[in-house]
Amino acid sequence: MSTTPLVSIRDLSVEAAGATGPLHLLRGVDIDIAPGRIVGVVGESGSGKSTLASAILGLLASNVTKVGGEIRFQGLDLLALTEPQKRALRGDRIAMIFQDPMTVLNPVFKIGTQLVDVIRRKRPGVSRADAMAAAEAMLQRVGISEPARRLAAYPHQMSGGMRQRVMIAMALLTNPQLILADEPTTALDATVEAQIVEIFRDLQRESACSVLFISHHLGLLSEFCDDAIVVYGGLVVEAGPMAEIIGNPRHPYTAALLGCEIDEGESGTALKTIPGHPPSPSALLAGCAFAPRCALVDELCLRGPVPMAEVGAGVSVRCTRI
Ligand SMILES: Nc1ncnc2c1ncn2[C@@H]1O[C@H](COP(=O)(O)OP(=O)(O)OP(=O)(O)O)[C@@H](O)[C@H]1O
Repeated sequence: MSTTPLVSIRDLSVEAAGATGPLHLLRGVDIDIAPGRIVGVVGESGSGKSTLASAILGLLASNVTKVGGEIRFQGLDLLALTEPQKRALRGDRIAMIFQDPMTVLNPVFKIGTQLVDVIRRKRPGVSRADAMAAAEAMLQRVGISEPARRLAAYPHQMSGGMRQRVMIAMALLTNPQLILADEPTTALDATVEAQIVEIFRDLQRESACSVLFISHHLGLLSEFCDDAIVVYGGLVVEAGPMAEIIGNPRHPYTAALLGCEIDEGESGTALKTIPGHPPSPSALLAGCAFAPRCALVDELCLRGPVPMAEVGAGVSVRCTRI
């Protein structure tokens, strides 16, 4: 596939000031997001997933001291934008969905009022009646029953799952080219999570916009993502079409993540974890970041940084055994 990427990230590194020295939050990340593709970013807690989303949104924390490399969005150099330019991009061409809907919803306004505001920001000339009709149709689309009645409700009158859908409706109403979704189903029970996944499945079928969906749960992502990006210790360690990543994981870390999923399915208990811990962002990596936890480690893994290598079928892997 040779379409021009919607987002092209090259050698992105993010460093923050820590109590005892620099923290390497991202260490030379390369990612392409093609138009209309749903891309799952997976990795354990602390691997750098949210930092990646924040870098794209231009919302990095104030203690970030260095950002290197390049993030291009439709050819636009995102790291060179001014604050007002970044604000204009967010909520217009780039939408965000978070774990907690109340970061986006205003508790003192009715849902209908908030959705109409979003629509009018995008289409200033639209009448209130038309905007209300569009808001109702969008609530219907994200699976909210009795959408006309819900327009008159306040956020606190809705369940957590319903508020999450309203936030997704808000994102979709801006008609964005990219949606960044950071663990939007983590706080929800399995049934509601499955319903939210269904909305993303519809988006995948429509290919209306690209989505970068962050999760620590590879099995969940495999249900609706076209592509997968596996991050570990601030590095991308494997990337490619989801079917390939799930069907034939080449990196031992990807295989370990997948092993956790299989165990979960068999035992029906909470997600199994990989023994050991990811590297601290303060660590300087001498060799492969996963080496201390890898059952297949050998002397070559510790010799120096391991580059990404293309292995065919659209897959790239950062492993000495490839
Ligand atoms: N501004 C910051 N200052 C210091 N450390 C940070 C900062 N932002 C992130 N970190 C640390 O960098 C690492 C990566 O954080 P990040 O939130 O990107 O990971 P994540 O993969 O999204 O984790 P989670 O799944 O828990 O949200 C973590 O160890 C985190 O504690």
